[in-house]
Amino acid sequence: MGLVIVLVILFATVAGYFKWVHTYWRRRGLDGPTGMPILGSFYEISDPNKPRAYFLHNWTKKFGKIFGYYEGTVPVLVISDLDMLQEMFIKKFDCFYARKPTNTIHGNLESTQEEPRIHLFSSRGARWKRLRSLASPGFSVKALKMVHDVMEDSVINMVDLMAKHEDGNAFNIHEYFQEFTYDVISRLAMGQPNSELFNNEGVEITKKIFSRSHRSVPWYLSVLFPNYQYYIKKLFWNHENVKGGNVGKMFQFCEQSVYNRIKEREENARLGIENPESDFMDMFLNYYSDQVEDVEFGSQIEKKVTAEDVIGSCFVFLLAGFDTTANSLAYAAYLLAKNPEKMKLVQEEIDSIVTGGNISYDDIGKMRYLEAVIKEALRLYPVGWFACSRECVKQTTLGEHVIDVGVRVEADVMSIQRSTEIWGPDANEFVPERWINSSTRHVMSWIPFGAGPRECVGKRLAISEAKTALAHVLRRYNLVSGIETEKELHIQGCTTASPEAVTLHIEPRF
Ligand code: HEM
Repeated sequence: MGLVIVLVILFATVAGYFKWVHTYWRRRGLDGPTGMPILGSFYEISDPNKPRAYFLHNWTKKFGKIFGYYEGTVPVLVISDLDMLQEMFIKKFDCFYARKPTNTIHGNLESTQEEPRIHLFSSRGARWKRLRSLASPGFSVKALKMVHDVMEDSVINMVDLMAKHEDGNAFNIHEYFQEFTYDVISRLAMGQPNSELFNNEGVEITKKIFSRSHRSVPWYLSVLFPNYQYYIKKLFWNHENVKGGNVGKMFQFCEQSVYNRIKEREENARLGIENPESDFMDMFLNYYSDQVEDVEFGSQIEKKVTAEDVIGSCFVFLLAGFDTTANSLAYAAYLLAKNPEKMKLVQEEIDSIVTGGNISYDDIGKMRYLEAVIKEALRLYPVGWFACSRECVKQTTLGEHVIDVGVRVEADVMSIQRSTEIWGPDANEFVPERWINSSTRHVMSWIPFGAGPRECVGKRLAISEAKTALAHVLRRYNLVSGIETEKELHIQGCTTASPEAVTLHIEPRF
């Protein structure tokens, strides 16, 4: 009897605690979805078949431009008020320099010692600042001009391989874009020497990382006990839904490439040969050091990287650069096939600029309408919305709301980018023209690459890569929608928003 009473009291205390945790937003005068007991809305938003962006969008319609929900025990604030977002991403960056850890289970994201491979995307504080300052030059115009030939070589191979669909049968063009972006980023970040389109087992492994489900024990534990994530990750590291498939193999490949490159560079230095700077690995290894110690955010940073830093960074470039860009290309291709009159305008622009067989970096820069198409595709289908988030690291305010340390904040990118208030009555339509001679808009009204000092470091590379790919495809083919083409795209994924397939026909232009 005594034991039963103890158990009842224990259960009531635990249940009472979780219930109290879920009153956090109400106590601050904010509305939002109630969710399930204990898990809050985590189960709902971790549906691998429906990106969280769509839940946020629906909740915004119901609760307005600012509301809160619970990811397990963690209170999450969702904002689509542009001024408040500007405050968070830009003006008060010192209070929000950390990104909300949505797609990873990690422990101490600030410490170099405990988790030596925490990369640019997940790192915080001084470590983030150091890695960012080392990575940024790799995405300058000068650097992009340098890698243009590699990128174009992969595009040309992709378009040549597409030729087998000239028979008129419909095919999933998204697969081609995935092969292409994987090829480019493997050549730029992983030390892959040549183009390996449709010959690279890494594509399937990486796709699994993006399609893994978050509905499993380690993820539930990590949202219920966020302070113990480091141990949860250690305990469940081999769990399919934590690692995301055969990721160990990819790390091994990356590790090997980095250590081989270090050896090569040391040998060059010994022989007095200048080391080349041909890819991201070289760019980082110019600052190679055995040991680096990050102290605190705001302190002097040392321009140094360890081998573990380089492995982490190259790997994250692979992840960040592969799926996002392939998805954006797939959405743009879909929209163009559905709007042949807009496709014709892109083709006229390409034909008026390109004279020879190749398309140079400068040619790409002149294609303003094509750029408008890509921006418009990213407006209607923001693929990396999950990353447009922050965690509060110093108590502050946003608008009139006090934000406590540890509160996570997400921008509702979908609601902003499809808002008729911002974009007008045709907000849900594909209108690239709105980008040509566009009137000035609020700086937060288009944020597919995030905003502020932590904005996507690969933005320029992504846009130039997407333009180069579409310019080559559209110079040679019309993209045609047929009966097999999806009426509505089925968009899925717990991290990026990925179309299940984009089924089109190609028709040779000449
Ligand atoms: C269309 C393609 C892409 C989209 C839509 C996209 C989107 C994003 C978004 C929304 C963020 C978060 C920004 C923020 O928090 O303010 C981000 C961060 C990041 N992206 Fe991209 N991205 C794309 C391509 C790339 C490419 C090609 C690379 C690298 C090769 C890359 C590397 C990164 C990295 C390293 C970060 C973390 C930056 C930091 O925390 O300092 N991305 N991206």
